[in-house]
Amino acid sequence: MAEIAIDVSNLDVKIGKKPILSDMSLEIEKGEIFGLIGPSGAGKTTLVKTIIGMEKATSGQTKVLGNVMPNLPVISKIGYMAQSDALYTDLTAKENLDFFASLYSIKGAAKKDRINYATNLVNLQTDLTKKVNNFSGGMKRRLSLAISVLADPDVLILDEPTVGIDPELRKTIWEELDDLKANGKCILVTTHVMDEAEKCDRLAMIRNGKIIAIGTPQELSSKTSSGKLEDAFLEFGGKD
Ligand SMILES: Nc1ncnc2c1ncn2[C@@H]1O[C@H](COP(=O)(O)OP(=O)(O)OP(=O)(O)O)[C@@H](O)[C@H]1O
Repeated sequence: MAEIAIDVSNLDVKIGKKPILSDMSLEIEKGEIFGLIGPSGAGKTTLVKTIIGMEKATSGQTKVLGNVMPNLPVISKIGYMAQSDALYTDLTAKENLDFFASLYSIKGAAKKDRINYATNLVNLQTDLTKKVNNFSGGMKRRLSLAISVLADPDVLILDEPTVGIDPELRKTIWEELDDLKANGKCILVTTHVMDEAEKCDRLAMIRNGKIIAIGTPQELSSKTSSGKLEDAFLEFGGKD
C-alpha cells in the first residue's frame, strides 16, 4: 500500500461555539489526487486549513507526512494555494516569485529553474514584469498557483485552484497535476466543479461539515440512480 501523506482522524472543529467540522476521518496517499467537493459553506476550506495547522482541531487530529499538525518543519514541505490570493500587489509577478523563492531559501540556479518551471506551468511568461495590481482575477490565481509549486513540495493543497482560469489553461494545469502525482506528490484539491471532481483519483463529498461519501468518482457515480456524479449529493446526503 502507498504511504499515507495526509491523515485526518476523528476531527472536530468548532469556531467559537459553532461546530464547523464533525467527526471527519480520511487518509490521502502519496501519488494521489484527492478532491474535496461540496457546496459553499460545507467546510472544505476549514478542513484544508486544519490539515495544515492554520485552524485548530477541537478534538481529533490531522497529520501530514506522519507529523501531527501544526508542525513548522513540515510546513515547508506543503505547497498551499489559498482561496484568496496572498500576493504583493505593488510588486511585479517576477518580484513576487523572487520574494517567495527567498522565503523558501531557494537560491542561485535552482531559483531560476523553479521560477521558470512555475511560470511556464501557468503560462505567465509574458506577464512577469507587470505589477500584480494590473492583473485580472484569473492571472492572480495563476500566480498563486505558481508560488504554491515553487518549492517542489511533497504535498500540494489547492483551494479552488482553477476558478477564473480559462478551459485551455485549466486542462494544462490538470495535466501537470497528473505529472506531479506520477512523481509521488500528494495533491489535495477543493472544487465546486463536477468535471474537475471527475479528474480526481478519489473524492470526499462534504456537506454541513460532515463527509457524506468517499470513493473514486466511478464508485460514487455508480451508486446513484442516474449514474451521474452530480446527483450523488442529493442521493447520499439529502437536502440541507
Ligand atoms: N472564522 C470563522 N468564523 C465563523 N465561522 C466561520 C469562520 N470560518 C468559516 N466559518 C463558517 O464555517 C463554515 C464552513 O466554511 P468554509 O469556508 O470551510 O466552507 P467551504 O466549503 O470552503 O465554502 P466555499 O466553497 O464557499 O469556500 C461556514 O458556515 C462558514 O460560515
